[in-house]
Amino acid sequence: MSYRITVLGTGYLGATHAACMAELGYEVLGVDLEPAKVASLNEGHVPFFEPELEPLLRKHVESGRLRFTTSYEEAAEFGDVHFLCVGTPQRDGEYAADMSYVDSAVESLVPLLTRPALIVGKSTVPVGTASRLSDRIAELAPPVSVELAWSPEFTREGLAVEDTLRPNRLVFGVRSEYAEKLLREVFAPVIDAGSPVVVCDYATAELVKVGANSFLATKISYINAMAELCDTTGADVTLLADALGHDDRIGRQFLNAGLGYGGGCLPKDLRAFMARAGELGAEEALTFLREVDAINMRRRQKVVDVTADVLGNQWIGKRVAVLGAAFKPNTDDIRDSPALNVAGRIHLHGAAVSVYDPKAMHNARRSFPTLRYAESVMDACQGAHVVLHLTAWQEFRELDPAVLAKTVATPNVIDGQNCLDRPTWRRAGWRYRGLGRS
Ligand SMILES: NC(=O)C1=CN([C@@H]2O[C@H](COP(=O)(O)OP(=O)(O)OC[C@H]3O[C@@H](n4cnc5c(N)ncnc54)[C@H](O)[C@@H]3O)[C@@H](O)[C@H]2O)C=CC1
Ligand SMILES: O=C(O)[C@H]1O[C@H](OP(=O)(O)OP(=O)(O)OC[C@H]2O[C@@H](n3ccc(=O)[nH]c3=O)[C@H](O)[C@@H]2O)[C@H](O)[C@@H](O)[C@@H]1O
Repeated sequence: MSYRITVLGTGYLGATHAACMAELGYEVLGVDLEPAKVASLNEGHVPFFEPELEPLLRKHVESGRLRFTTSYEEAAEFGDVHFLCVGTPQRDGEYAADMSYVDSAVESLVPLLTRPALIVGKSTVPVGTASRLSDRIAELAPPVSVELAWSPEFTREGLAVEDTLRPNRLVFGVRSEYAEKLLREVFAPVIDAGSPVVVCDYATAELVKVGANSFLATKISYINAMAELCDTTGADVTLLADALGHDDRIGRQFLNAGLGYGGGCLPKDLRAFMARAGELGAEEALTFLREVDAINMRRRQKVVDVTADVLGNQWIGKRVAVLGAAFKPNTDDIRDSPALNVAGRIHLHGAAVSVYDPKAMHNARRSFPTLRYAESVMDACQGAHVVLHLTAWQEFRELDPAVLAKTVATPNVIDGQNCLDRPTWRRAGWRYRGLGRS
């Protein structure tokens, strides 16, 4: 059966989801409140960097299968299935998630519906949200049957197209067989290709999502706690992670110690989860996540401390090259970027900081306008007293340290991602410092 699909909110998640739904063969209408974003997407141009997305989006915009609008009237008239992909950022000065975008999308859509519809939540939300929204939909009393399902999204930025088309699982939080059947039909090409489906209630679906992100964050903080011990004992955290990871029950993924996690999801989801547990009177169950967060935030200060040590505790008159601004490689996303956080702290100490990133310069300039931005790695490193490797882009991993050594004032490198080839850098004359591997 061919459904017409809308995607409400066309940021990192929604734009990718819209293009991938078109790839699965559906007619898709993306809705966003930002006219400039909508105009750009309608021209086949993705207003952010996500590998593989732009050609896919352009193909379907050109074929007429995919278009974008700012109009909820159009969306209500067009869609059978409406995917909610708006943001749920951390509220200013609080741990809890800001639910105003999700609420407003539902309030805008539901009263306008004139054809039966399934609304499918994909945004990451506090447990209990789907139930609350379902009640609200009933209160809004649309003239047609409108149901809600919750199907959280697990895509990673940088791999979003692959993850959306071939997810490692689909989770359908539903209240009726009708909703399950419809979702199974919509995702039939994905299910037929082998992705497993977990069908459950709303609360379980919501908890799977925050549970997954909290688990990943915990794994990273665990190895970073080990890095702290490695620093005090002279052990090597990378070898430790390799050895731990050989145990299939543990696994090597997400055991890379370094600067810690950042981004638009892990940090805020962990905090929103703790806030929600508190509201539910279950705060105690998640107190360990406070420590996960605290370990993670210590990583940023650790890099500043190691830099101070390398510079002999002299900031004034010192040049610091920062390689990386994105929160991780293969994205231009700088939300809660550990690299920019470190760059900002060092700048405040009075050193001259020069930042370079292959894709995130535009976003970084907008959010941290007082930092200096370089045109290239060489430009950033010109006359530097220390080079900080803070985002693990392939371009940085492939640098020739012998060439770079000729550009800097003093060959000091701090590998915040523990992935430069230490022997090669040392052979080229660099004083190399990793994190948890001295
Ligand atoms: N970025 C990612 O890879 C993933 C994100 N998520 C979750 O998906 C949600 C969205 O995240 P991102 O796409 O990263 O955020 P984003 O900030 O990039 O995109 C949100 C979009 O929603 C639009 N918007 C806000 N209110 C709207 C409304 N009432 N109607 C229509 N559009 C509206 C904004 O203009 C923006 O374009 C969050 O809950 C996030 O936690 C989940 C998995 C992966
Ligand atoms: O909810 C979300 O939005 C998404 O959040 C994360 O995806 P993402 O934020 O794109 O990035 P990750 O690849 O998970 O990396 C997160 C952070 O952890 C860091 N990290 C990752 C792995 C590791 O071993 N060590 C480590 O420090 C990365 O550098 C990055 O800063 C999850 O991996 C996705 O499954 C989820 O859908």
